[in-house]
Amino acid sequence: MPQLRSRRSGEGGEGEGGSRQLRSRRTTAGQGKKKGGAGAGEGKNEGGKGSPKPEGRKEGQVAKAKAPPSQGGGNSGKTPVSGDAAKKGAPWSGGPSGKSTPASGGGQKRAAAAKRNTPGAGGSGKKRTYNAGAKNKRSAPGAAAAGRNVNKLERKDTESRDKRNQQNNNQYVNNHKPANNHGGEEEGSTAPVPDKAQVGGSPAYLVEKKLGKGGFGQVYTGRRVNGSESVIDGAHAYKVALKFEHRSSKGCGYGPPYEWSVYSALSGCYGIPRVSYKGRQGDYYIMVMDLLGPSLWDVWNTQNQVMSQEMVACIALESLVILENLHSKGYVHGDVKPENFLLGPPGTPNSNKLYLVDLGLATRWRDTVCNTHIEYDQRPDVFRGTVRYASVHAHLGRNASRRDDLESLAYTLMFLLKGKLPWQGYQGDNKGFLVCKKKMATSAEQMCKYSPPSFKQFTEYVMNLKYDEDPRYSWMISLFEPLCGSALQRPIKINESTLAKVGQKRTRDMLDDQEDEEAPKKKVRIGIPALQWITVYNAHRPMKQRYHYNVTSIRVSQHVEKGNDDGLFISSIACYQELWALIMDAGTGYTEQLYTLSSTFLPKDWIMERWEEGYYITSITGSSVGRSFVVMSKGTPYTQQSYKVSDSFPFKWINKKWKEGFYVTCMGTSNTRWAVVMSRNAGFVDQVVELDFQYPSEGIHRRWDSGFRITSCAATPDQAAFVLSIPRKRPIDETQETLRTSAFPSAHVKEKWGKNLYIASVAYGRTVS
Ligand SMILES: Nc1ncnc2c1ncn2[C@@H]1O[C@H](COP(=O)(O)OP(=O)(O)OP(=O)(O)O)[C@@H](O)[C@H]1O
Repeated sequence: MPQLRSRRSGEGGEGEGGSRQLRSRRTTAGQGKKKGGAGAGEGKNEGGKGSPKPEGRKEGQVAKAKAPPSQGGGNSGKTPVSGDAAKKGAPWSGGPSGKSTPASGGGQKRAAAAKRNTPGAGGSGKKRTYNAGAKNKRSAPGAAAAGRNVNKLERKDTESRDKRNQQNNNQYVNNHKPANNHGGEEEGSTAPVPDKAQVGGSPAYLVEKKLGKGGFGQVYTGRRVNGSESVIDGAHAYKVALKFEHRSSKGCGYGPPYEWSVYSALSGCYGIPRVSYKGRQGDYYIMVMDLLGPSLWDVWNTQNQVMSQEMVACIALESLVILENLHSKGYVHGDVKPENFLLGPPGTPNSNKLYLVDLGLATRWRDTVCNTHIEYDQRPDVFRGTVRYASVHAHLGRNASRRDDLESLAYTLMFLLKGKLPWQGYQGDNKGFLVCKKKMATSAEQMCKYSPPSFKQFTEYVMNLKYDEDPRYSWMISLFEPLCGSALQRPIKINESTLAKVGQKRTRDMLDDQEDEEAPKKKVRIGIPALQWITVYNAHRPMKQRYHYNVTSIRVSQHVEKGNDDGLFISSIACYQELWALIMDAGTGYTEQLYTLSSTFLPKDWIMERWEEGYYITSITGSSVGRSFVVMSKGTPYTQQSYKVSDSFPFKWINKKWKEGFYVTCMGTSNTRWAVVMSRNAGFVDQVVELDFQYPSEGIHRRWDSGFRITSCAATPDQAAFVLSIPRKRPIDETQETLRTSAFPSAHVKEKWGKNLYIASVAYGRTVS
């Protein structure tokens, strides 16, 4: 899926006249064979016009990029860092434990530019829309202030550990009930509803039987005080449904319920019940709507939790017609599930007609003013919908689009057909995460086993829909039509005229489909999780860069010392099977660097001491058994730093720190734990996060299109996270590529060097579901 974007400047070259490229490639072949007895590998690029030197070749030639001069052993005050760790009795491996392993050149001090660059409060970072109003105050407190804050921030980190479970819980707000406007309705539900209702010029209704209660309100039958029993629907209906919402409920915080505006916008929409009147009476907002019958969940339940294939196929077909109509009005429903599909009232001609209710979570996918698709965004801490039926994108906090309703419909249909979904039964704080993980690990094939092929085709299609892709409703409908039985005996009423129209369109769509078959879409969920190396490459003028992988803890110092002596600093690190990978290069701008290998994730005391000395964390990684490798440097532009270790991706914390002017500057993982480092004066003006249970290809491409570039990445065995930023000062050549490989991509790196693309980030973890 290579992608080429607008051309701007010389690919890999300095100056003008070339290309700005963004590419994302994935290779799974076993490239990059491990070398050497210990399986360690390395590679070097000496910066000579980007032409890589073969491995093992002597270095030192054509070193174009200037590295800070080395002063071997110049400063005895900067003691070997890993020695500190060893002193504290933190032997990170069986090897060098207790031995004072010299870190980064054994306390070498780089003479160049000892003063840290603290540019202060420059560039008011405009935040993402959802941070709107939170202006980034950059206080540029300098080293002393940073030191003071260190303690505070470190204490916070300790506290946050205690709150870990709570945080996990918070990540998925409101597991069972829609999250946005729901909750806090107790006052609404405890206050008695009136005996009689009359609003907005409606006739008077006697409030009778309670039909249901949701997160928003309560629904009752209303019977006209005066009127004819023969009128079954519309403004003069004898019996109606009355939806009461207490004025103090969250949904009514600013006046009438949000849902009212959606009902108004969708007035007359096929399959949406008609609202005849609405208004406020006393403490209640009351909506008078067509009275409907049981929900599909009620039907499934009363039929011994079984539903025939014919019935489910009819439901599929009719739901698709309803959703197509609703989507054509610019809305997505946002909470498609069996409980929200209602049949008409029993004993009436509409008793087997399907309706879709509960528009409280409906949002626009199409902008009202410019008629364009709402912009893509992801906020991993926002969840809207119902855990069991929510799409994976909804779990991950992506803006709702049409594909989400369709994915929820696929889950609804399989639930009705099979009586159970593979992710039922999870409990606890982590429920949302576990359900989403299971959804990602379940292919359409696994989910629809033993069902007619149409269900699998439909499910696979909706799972693969892109954020703004136009769904092919007619093609989907055509999948189910043959399973619906003869027109006269269909268990669900199907609007024949809609079907006829769909039939015409379908012919066109099916032709499109034939064309598509020639180039089948890659399945996003194959049900076989895989972990890979993720490498991110940036264009850079020719410079020295080296990589070392499969490095044991004992060997780290050897590589680091050698690199330091040659003017290189560690720019990124990763861990694979308890062996380290490190990238060293001449392009970091650091003036001094220390590192530690620790038995904890992360070594708080060591970090705090280094903070006091004016170092900032520049790279972190952890091993699956909880060890860590932390690199701290001088010469960064940072003025203040904070980090958080968390059992789940700490997006809430990131969001909070964004508002305080911090940006993510590096991330690392240790098994399923995350560590995120955020710094003030990071040189970014905006930042976003892409988090997924696989490589978030679509999200990254969309962010690239909006001018963001990956600036940090990390992955656990479950999830991969990418932080993308807009730099305050844009580089001339913005080329960025990512690569995913099953082995360390040594051969690829050399190819990239040949194009003046250098590793900017490296991680190992989940990329495939
Ligand atoms: N027009 C109607 N006719 C008959 N019953 C209805 C009607 N509308 C809603 N109901 C019943 O009332 C229940 C609650 O309605 P609804 O889902 O609209 O409320 P809500 O507070 O928005 O719920 P949720 O918490 O799911 O958002 C429904 O599950 C359904 O059983």
